[in-house]
Amino acid sequence: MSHSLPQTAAPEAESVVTVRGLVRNFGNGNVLDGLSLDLQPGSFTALLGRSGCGKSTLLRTLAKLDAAPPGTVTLPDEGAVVFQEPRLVPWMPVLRNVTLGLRHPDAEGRGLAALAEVGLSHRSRAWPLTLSGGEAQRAALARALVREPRLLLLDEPFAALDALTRLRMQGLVETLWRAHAPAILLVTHDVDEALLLADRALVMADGRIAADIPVPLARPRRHGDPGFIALRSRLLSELGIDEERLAGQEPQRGATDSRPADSRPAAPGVAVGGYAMPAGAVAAPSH
Ligand SMILES: Nc1ncnc2c1ncn2[C@@H]1O[C@H](COP(=O)(O)OP(=O)(O)OP(=O)(O)O)[C@@H](O)[C@H]1O
Repeated sequence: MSHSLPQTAAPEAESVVTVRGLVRNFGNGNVLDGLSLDLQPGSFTALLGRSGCGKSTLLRTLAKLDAAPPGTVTLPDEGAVVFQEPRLVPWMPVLRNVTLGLRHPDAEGRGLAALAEVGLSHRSRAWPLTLSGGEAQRAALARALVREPRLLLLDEPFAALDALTRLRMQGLVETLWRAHAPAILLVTHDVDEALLLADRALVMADGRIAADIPVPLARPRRHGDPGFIALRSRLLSELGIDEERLAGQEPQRGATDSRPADSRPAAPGVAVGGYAMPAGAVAAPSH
């Protein structure tokens, strides 16, 4: 593993996000320990790492939900975030949820356009509690989209969805990314998801970016392509996953697991193709 890798990407004038030496401590050691990061406009980056390594802590800072020490983080004004749970206000119809807080003379028109883009026009007047899990996440995506963000943060947005809905949502996010070109930072536990969607995969460890791996694969991407397989091996290795043990335990490719993520076997924080890793496939922590 490349723990000695330098912190990620040299600064570029055009970065939409710049983080320098970010430290975050909750009283029990540094969760973020001098982390540095640059994201370029329109880039699609996946962020992986063991459970508890600080991915969501970083994301919360980039979402301006947690304050950062002065001078450590530069962010665009236009940012949006989608979480694992859709976080819709239950007493407001879908369209109102999408336009909530939007200052625009034609907020409703823009909200309807965003709902159309995610295929949810017919549910604009529905109450959030009547939506399916996938519909609710699409509404959350529309709420993010309507703000035309330069930075879109996705914190495991597909993790609670069944396998088929997850695939559809991944396709939708890729389509929206192509159409609107925000810089996307996707936190995921799923190595295949990272490689299907992102052009760059970051692995967090020890409170920093421990590996910064370009994903120069043509789209649409396929699991079986040699380049995909090679990058998958590299990422698993960076994450400390024993691929040989994994090969004996992973479900057959193409099978679907319709159970929600939280009912699958306990995982140490990494999955492949939507499947949680069996604990035995994970090497002893070396971070
Ligand atoms: N508000 C908080 N107060 C105290 N500790 C916190 C707080 N937020 C996060 N932590 C701790 O910081 C560490 C990193 O948490 P974080 O949620 O960022 O990890 P993660 O990589 O996103 O994990 P997972 O993949 O399991 O979601 C954990 O040990 C967590 O308990």
